[in-house]
Amino acid sequence: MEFVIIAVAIVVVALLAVVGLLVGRGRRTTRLDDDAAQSLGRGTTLTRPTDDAPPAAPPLTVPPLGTEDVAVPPVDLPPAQPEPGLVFETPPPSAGRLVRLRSRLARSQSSLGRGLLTVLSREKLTEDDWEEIEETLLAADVGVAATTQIVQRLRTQSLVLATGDGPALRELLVTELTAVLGPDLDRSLATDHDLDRPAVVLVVGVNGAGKTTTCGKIARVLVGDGRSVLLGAADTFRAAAADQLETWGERVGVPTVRGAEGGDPASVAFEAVKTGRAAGVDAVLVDTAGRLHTKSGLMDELGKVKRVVEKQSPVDEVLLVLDATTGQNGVVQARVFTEAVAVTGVVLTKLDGTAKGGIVVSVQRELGIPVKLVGLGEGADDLAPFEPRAFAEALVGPGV
Ligand SMILES: Nc1nc2c(ncn2[C@@H]2O[C@H](COP(=O)(O)OP(=O)(O)OP(=O)(O)O)[C@@H](O)[C@H]2O)c(=O)[nH]1
Repeated sequence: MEFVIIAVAIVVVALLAVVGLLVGRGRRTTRLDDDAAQSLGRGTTLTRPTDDAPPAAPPLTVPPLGTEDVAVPPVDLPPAQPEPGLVFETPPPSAGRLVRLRSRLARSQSSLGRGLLTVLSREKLTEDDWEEIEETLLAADVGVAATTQIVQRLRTQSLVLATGDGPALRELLVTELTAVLGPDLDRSLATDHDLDRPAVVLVVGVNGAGKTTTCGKIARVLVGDGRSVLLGAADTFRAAAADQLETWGERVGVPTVRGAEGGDPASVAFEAVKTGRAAGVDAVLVDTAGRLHTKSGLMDELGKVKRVVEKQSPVDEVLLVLDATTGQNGVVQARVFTEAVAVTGVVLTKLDGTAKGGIVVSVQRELGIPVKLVGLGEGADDLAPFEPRAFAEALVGPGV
């Protein structure tokens, strides 16, 4: 009997132990959830996967740099996939774009052209009139040296013109503005030439200048001109920037190489150029993160991106994107960027949003770098090659 009682007691103790263990486990799980809930406020992500949660997408990463390995096996690059139900767009070719966008430019700059023509057509120009002309040019950010040149030449030439001759005065003004816009500068893009490898373009500038948009627009211009393109999203600071670039590419069937958020931008740029070479595309456009020209560490990083890419291929073009609405500060930015990387051309964006179209003159004069493209709106095809004469025509407008 005693034996039976001891056996029953052992079974009861064992059962209690098992129940205790199970209850304890359940509590730990609950505490984990509580911790997770609390930790959300502290920015930690401690979540329990549920059966119905979609599997996490594998991170898109670019493998570590293998800069010594520059042999490029050929790859067959699949075009970017458009969103379901969408077909690739066929952008218009670049030729004649500035003429098509002229009305937009003329609208934003009308005060400059109209102001100058109104004064010039006065019966007899006094010193005050010439001062007014000077002020109008300076207010449009043409810069002191170019303003002086324009005014001097206008003074000499207007003497031989009969005042009131509107069309002749207009022509005179267009000619003088064209002269200060550097009509002889080489504004061709590296992507215009046929190379036996992809033309490599690096797009740089401060935050929000319009780099990603410009990359997307250039890709469209090239596709419209029948060229094959690959995009490199070396802006690894902002995942949204890479998404934005990829979307631009998807619309016209251009693939994008991107890296993990916070990854090494030089590595992504290198990989993009390597992939582009292997696929035999005509151009690789590399978008970089916006950086303040005052942060030397970020400027050094830009130099590194270029040097690393150069282990794979020469960089044919470094385009500095400047927001025209920032006025003379754009010139200051540009100077610092040119010290970090050899800038070969300027893209002046948002000219549709400022009356200071003369900034084109200041940028070119002070930096000796040609403005190659101008952004005239947020629309996909609102980017045009810069043509001095067409630009001057738009600045002056149709005449008074
Ligand atoms: N009106 C106008 N807006 C423009 C033009 N170019 C770009 N933008 C706008 O400027 C804003 C910034 O453009 P992004 O391309 O994102 O600039 P970003 O330099 O890549 O920015 P970060 O990556 O943050 O440095 C967007 O809203 C664009 O639509 C232009 O020519 N005209």
